[in-house]
Amino acid sequence: MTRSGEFDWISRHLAPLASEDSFGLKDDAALLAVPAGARLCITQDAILEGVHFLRSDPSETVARKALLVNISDCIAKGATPYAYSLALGMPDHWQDSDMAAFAKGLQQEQQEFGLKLTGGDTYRSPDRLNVSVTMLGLLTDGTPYVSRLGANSGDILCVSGTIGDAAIGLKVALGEIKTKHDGHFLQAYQVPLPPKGFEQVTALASASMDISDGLLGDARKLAVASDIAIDIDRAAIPLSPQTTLLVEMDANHWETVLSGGDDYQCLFALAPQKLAQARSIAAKIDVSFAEIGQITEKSSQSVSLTMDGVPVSGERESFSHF
Ligand SMILES: Nc1ncnc2c1ncn2[C@@H]1O[C@H](COP(=O)(O)OP(=O)(O)OP(=O)(O)O)[C@@H](O)[C@H]1O
Ligand SMILES: Cc1ncc(C[n+]2csc(CCOP(=O)(O)O)c2C)c(N)n1
Ligand SMILES: [Mg+2]
Repeated sequence: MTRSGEFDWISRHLAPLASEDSFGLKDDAALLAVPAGARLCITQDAILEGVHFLRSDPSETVARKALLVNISDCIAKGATPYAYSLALGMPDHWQDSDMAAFAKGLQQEQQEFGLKLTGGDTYRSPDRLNVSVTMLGLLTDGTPYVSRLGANSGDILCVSGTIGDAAIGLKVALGEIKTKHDGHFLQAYQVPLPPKGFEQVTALASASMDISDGLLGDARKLAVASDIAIDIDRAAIPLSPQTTLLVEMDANHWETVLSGGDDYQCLFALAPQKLAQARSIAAKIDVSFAEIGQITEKSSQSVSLTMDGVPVSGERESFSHF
């Protein structure tokens, strides 16, 4: 296998993915037009080999994951993923086939979410692949931006999709556990699928965020940011059939499910009077969400996060880099 240079990589693999606003990636920057009255939501998440994905993960799924972890942020904020720029630290061990597979992964999610590539940067990262994406989400005229700061007492805590599959998938990938559904879990880890179109639902929320570090830890972040108390009903947490089977066999897996992270689903607070509308939109776009907890005013007695009425201990409730 041969290895082409940086400019060949850009012109062969990236230029076909770029929009007309990017001058075929032959210029220094891009000029992005936005519909009149629209606002842009800007988010950035980077993924690094050995930290967010494994060297054994295919280049194609790494590219998809780099986009998906940013797409989930846009969706959680009520914004429609629109365009992105890509900073890629390319490792010395990459071959042409890796470049082609990576570009194919980008193309797949671009097509799925109607995204355009505006440009980026490519540099040498001798030992390991490093991918950073800055994503712009479009908030059309009148669409609110939904922060994590606005949850109110009386809101219902909700979560989209299912929780825990990706964190179990990491354990499978590391050979720490063996399950009957290894393929399902590995897929959830390598290609976490945020709820497509769900920005129409999160736009109704009083607060919203994506779950990257783990359900409990991220619920606490939401509680702290909104200065409210959250009680989670563990039995209401939506699990896939595969995860349900696993925790039934061994309840120790709950810890991974609740605090392992990598879910990239939306965690949001909904006023009860918005529930029917949210349910109707979710049904139309065929995305599920579950009501998993109550939000109450914080008092001097209450702590910010409980599960089934019991305070959640701060340690091991979420992934932490440091
Ligand atoms: N290096 C940085 N420079 C500027 N702002 C940063 C930097 N790192 C994080 N932030 C900002 O801090 C806030 C929290 O970011 P953080 O990455 O901790 O959370 P997150 O993106 O919600 O979670 P995750 O990264 O797990 O998806 C965001 O507003 C982010 O833009
Ligand atoms: C090899 C490997 N080890 C551990 C993990 C778990 N992990 C890493 S970062 C992160 C939170 C989101 O990242 P960030 O906060 O940087 O956006 C999680 C849950 C993984 N995905 N791959
Ligand atoms: Mg981040």
